[in-house]
Amino acid sequence: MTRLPTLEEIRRAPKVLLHDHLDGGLRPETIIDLARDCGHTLPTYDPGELAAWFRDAADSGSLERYLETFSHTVGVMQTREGLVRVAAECAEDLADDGVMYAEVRYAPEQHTSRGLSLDQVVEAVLEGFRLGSAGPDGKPRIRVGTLLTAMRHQARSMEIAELAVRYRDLGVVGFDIAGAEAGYPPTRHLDAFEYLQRENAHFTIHAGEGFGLPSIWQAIQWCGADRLGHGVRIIDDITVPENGEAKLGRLAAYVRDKRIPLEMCPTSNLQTGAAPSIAEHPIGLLRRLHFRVTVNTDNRLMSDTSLSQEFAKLVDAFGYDWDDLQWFTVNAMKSAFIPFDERLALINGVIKPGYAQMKWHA
Ligand SMILES: O=c1[nH]cnc2c1ncn2[C@@H]1O[C@H](CO)[C@@H](O)[C@H]1O
Ligand SMILES: [Zn+2]
Repeated sequence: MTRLPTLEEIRRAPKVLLHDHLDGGLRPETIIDLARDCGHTLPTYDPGELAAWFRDAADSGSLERYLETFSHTVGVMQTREGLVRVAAECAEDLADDGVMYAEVRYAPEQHTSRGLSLDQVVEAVLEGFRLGSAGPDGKPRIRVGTLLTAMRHQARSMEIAELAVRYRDLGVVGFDIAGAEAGYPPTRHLDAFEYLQRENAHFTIHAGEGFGLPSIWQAIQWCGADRLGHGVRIIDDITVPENGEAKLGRLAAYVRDKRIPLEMCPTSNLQTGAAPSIAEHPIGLLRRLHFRVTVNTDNRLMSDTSLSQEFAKLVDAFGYDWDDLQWFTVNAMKSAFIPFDERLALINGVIKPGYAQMKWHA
């Protein structure tokens, strides 16, 4: 039997990350520095204790309570300097983990409480990603695209969609909606999605995480989402009889037939109660059934994780080998919001040779 990939090896393999929140991935030391600068009160000022506080508070079993922890990250991301620093460190941390292409999202409307305009917020984050992506030789170590998120309980999605279109040639590659799902169906924001479709723009929607199939159905069939954030509850439309073949309902069949990418975030799903354990996470079944599954971090701080660690947990639970990890990575690259020729160049020029090398050494 061949040896399974180790965490150290996974760190060295080229990886693609489509679902990562900027305000869910701050370094604890940075939160403390920024909180001292702006007078924001934290539960503790010790970096180790603060990291543990975020992980434990997010381990709540409910999406709503999980989201409460963001008041301490969003609270310190209200100035240009703070946003530039957080974005630069995000790009550095992802590159250090071997991520070569990432789409990082955040909600501009949450960063204007100290007077920044939406445009100033977007420009600060783009500048941070530019600075943090550069290696010591000045060449980029990672490519970071931005997704602009609108909060689903608010009413600013049209404004944020227009912002995403305005900055689409400057590093913003798409749009998203996030926040508590139950009670806030995506169709509340239909005008924004219809506008984006008319503009030939790309968007993903958090759906099927804190709420079930109706949310996924609306996201795809009413709103026209290109991808699904999480989408784990799609398994409610699949039955697996003992010793029998899995049977897909019409919605699950549609998602698989149309190759709609699922941005799965295993550890985050355990914390919010969307899945009971990694071993029982729907990703195992969905991968077997050849849905277009991708692996993501969601919030590295709250989940105390990295993309390499998410992969390592899946290797541990499902026995995935380098072919599986390459499959997830190619799926993610195929599903990215950058142009087709650029995705193809990264698949053939970076991912395939990178995994061939990992397999050669295994
Ligand atoms: O898994 C999630 N589901 C829904 N909303 C989320 C999740 N993670 C983060 N956010 C929300 O997205 C905002 C912008 O980044 C965050 O402030 C948080 O409220
Ligand atoms: Zn998310």
